[in-house]
Amino acid sequence: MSLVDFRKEIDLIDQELVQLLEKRFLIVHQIGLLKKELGLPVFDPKREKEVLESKGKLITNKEHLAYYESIFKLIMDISKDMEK
Ligand SMILES: C=C(O[C@@H]1C=C(C(=O)O)C=C[C@H]1O)C(=O)O
Repeated sequence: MSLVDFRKEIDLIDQELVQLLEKRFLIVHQIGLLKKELGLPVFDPKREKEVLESKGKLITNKEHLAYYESIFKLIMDISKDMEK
């Protein structure tokens, strides 16, 4: 495959990522409103640990685990910001 072909594939994957992130952030916003209503804190360390562990199990190439963890930590940090 050529560089152009590979980049076309990446563009399609990125498009899906954006759509999925938009979906996630919409739900995060709802969670933020609910937490405000219930007087719950934005940060839930137990849940974040569960998110990281469950996603860790899905990763086929365990050598990439640290990269996924960084990505999910960043997504969760941004999510917490969006909840505020
Ligand atoms: C979205 C939530 O709020 C925060 C963000 C999380 C996330 O992005 O997955 C998880 C836990 C919380 O720290 C939640 O509590 O589910």
